[in-house]
Amino acid sequence: MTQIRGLGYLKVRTRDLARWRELVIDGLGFAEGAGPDPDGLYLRMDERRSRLVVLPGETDRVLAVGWEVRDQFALAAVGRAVEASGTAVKVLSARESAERGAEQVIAFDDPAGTPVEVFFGPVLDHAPVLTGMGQRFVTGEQGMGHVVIPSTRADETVSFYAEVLGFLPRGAMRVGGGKGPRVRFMGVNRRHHSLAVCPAPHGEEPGLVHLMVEVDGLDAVGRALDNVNRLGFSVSSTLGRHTNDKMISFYVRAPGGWDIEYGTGGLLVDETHYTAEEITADSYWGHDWSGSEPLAAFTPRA
Ligand SMILES: Cc1ccc(O)c(O)c1CC[C@@H]1C(=O)CC[C@]2(C)C(=O)CC[C@@H]12
Ligand SMILES: [Fe+2]
Repeated sequence: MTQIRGLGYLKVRTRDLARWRELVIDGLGFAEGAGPDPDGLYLRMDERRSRLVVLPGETDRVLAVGWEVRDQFALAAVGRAVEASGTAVKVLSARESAERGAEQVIAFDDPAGTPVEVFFGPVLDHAPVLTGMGQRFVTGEQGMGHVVIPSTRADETVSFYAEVLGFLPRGAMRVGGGKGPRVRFMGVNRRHHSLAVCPAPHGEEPGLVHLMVEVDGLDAVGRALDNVNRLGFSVSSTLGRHTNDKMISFYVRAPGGWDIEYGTGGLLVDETHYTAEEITADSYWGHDWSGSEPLAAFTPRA
């Protein structure tokens, strides 16, 4: 049994905070919150102080993928498991943890080089969450959404999440027209996947393939799609319906070279019956990727 309850937060750095703000607030209807860095962008989806943090800087990179555990005892157990696997764990100070809106945070890198944080005791903000389209983000017991991470060592990365952190395999799909390596989906709650590991050819600065957030209706997805088109963002994939988690979503390119997937209607997995299946198409319909700009994680730097 995993100690991890869900994806808790994501923190990124960008060279173009203004464009990020347009994307997530004007386009996708996140609610603006506040946090310790007066220049930072703190995005609310629910009663948490913030779920998505975007900080200004000289490079575009992922600063932390934050996973939530139940309490201090679960956090200690995760820390021991990661240490026992031979991965160095940093216990953040009370000040650093408070900056992240948690009572206690530990940090380490996964085998893909992703900066991972595990935390308990998220700080709440009880002010109403005024989203841009009046939509509700689907979080709660399903966590904030899912992330897909690129890895030059995909098998090792999957083993780490499964055997050290206790993530459950939730199926796979072969890329490259069904002949290439497998993207592997993994879950920690009833959301079909909270994490996927995508084989990548190059080891670049910590990046993502995408972050997925879910909303409570198709109208919000359609309105967000209208918004990002009107604002001139590159739509990496058209609207479509996935075969594994049954979600209807589109993908939009964020500054930094990876996507935000925005969807609705995700499947709720029942673990008493679930077995990990291999899908042979990413979607029943739609999800035309032909207009997608290359992902930063798949593009070697000059
Ligand atoms: C196949 C699939 C099921 C559920 C998801 O939430 C989901 O994001 C995907 C797509 C995974 C994957 C990706 O994100 C990067 C680009 C990929 C490799 C493709 O070109 C097809 C499948 C895509
Ligand atoms: Fe996804």
